[in-house]
Amino acid sequence: MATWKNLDTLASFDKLCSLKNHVDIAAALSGEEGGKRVADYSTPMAAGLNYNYAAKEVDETVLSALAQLADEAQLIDKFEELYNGAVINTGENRMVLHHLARRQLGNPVVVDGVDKREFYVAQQKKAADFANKVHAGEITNEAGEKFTTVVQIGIGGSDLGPRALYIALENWAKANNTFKMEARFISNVDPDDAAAVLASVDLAHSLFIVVSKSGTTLETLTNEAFVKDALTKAGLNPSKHMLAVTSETSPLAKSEDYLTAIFMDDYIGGRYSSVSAVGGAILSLAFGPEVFAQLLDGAAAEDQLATNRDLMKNPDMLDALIGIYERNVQGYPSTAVLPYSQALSRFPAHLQQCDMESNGKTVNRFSEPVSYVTGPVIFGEPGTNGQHSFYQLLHQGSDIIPLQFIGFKKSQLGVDVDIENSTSQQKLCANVAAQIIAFACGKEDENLNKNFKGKRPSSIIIGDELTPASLGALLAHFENKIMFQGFVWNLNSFDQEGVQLGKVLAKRVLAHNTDGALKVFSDLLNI
Ligand SMILES: O=P(O)(O)OC[C@H]1O[C@](O)(CO)[C@@H](O)[C@@H]1O
Repeated sequence: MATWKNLDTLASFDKLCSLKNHVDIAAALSGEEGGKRVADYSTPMAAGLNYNYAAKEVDETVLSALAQLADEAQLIDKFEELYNGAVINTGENRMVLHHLARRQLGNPVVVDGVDKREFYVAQQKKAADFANKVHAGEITNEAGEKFTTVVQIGIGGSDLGPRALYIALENWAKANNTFKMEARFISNVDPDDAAAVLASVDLAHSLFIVVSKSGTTLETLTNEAFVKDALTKAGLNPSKHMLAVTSETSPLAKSEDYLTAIFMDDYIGGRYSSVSAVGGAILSLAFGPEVFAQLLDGAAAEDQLATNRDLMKNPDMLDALIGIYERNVQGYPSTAVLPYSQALSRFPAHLQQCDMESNGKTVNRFSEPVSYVTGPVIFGEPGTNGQHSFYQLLHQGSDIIPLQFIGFKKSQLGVDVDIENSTSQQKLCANVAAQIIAFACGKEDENLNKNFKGKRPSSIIIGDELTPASLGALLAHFENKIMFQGFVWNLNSFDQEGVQLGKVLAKRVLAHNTDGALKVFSDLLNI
């Protein structure tokens, strides 16, 4: 069994700390040697992606120290224990099984006589069969007409991942003739969210998926009631328009009010659940089950790479450890995720939850305080839009913020125009290449207002095209990166106690059970 220790008790961490400011990336990227470095500092990911870290502040010495840290922290042993069913989520006393939703990575995991891989596959099949019947017109509205739109009602992990993946593949599916149904999402308890979505869809031809693992989330239950009210007012029977994705033990599972219920379980955390029925139902309805299966295959292939003990052949662990060096040695507070792909416009928002809900913690997995910094602030927007927004601070601001670029050689739709000797896709890619060098190397100017200090590290994941498989690989890469970082920090990355207090206080406000400052704020907001 692996031993769980705080980062600052590891000898290899001391070694790493002695390498602060060890590499000058501007120098490392200059001249012919710089070109060689760009070609060499790259490791293959699944589905044709490549992780390039030439513009990160690492060299052979830092990489070797990171490999020692990976060994001493027993990162691969811990991953093996995780996918073989150890209770890694100590806070909730649960296993962590989202990898099993894509492939059997290790030994069978059996709970109460149920093989969990078989359970996840059975639920995927249930979602696929349901989707196929909707597409074939075997499941219709009460008038016998086909459903044309699917609306997901859920929040947090029951919204962000599925929404990001849907947006990522919408154009690809249209270009590849696999687009089946328009999807929409209702998440916020702000009534304007549900009202606007409902006003934009044809209710009579809309299916609603209520997605909540717990079946108790205030926003989701409120929005479900909101939608039921709208359906009833339109003379439609809500139970003929709704299905549920939930856990078998949740209150939703007991309801008769749905066309069907598809299950997940407590061993897949909300923010890791897009590969379960939480994402599977809506993506299978929108694009067909085969597309969802391709996404799972891409994720499974990336997971396989994440089992490699050789750091240089394990892009997920390498990315994680470079992030540890940046956070705990270089002292950088934040990380920006910058996809040069409009299709990935909601991917940073998904990673915000995935990363910050997982590693935004100050006690270790034994509930003891840690005395080092943990998860960075994650934010991002697609390029080139971000360049005209917050890049000023990234280039010349007082904090150095490491950057994670993502770029593709080809667009999804393939519709483009040549203006001034380059296509729009070439302009997009030219910008990301330029930004990497601008951030790393900077530019001297006597006028300090125009001076760029450089030394701002970045990595880039490069692929041919954003497809279901490469999207699955990308998703798994970041999930695994977050997992490895949680292991290094000795955190439990799989619970989220920090979200509870606000929920409890909101209930008190709604029950008018407040005093002091909370009462005054409640009065100011007219509750
Ligand atoms: O799927 P559920 O149980 O409705 O939970 C939704 C989200 O709420 C959270 O618990 C945070 O409040 C997330 O972790 C989760 O993804």
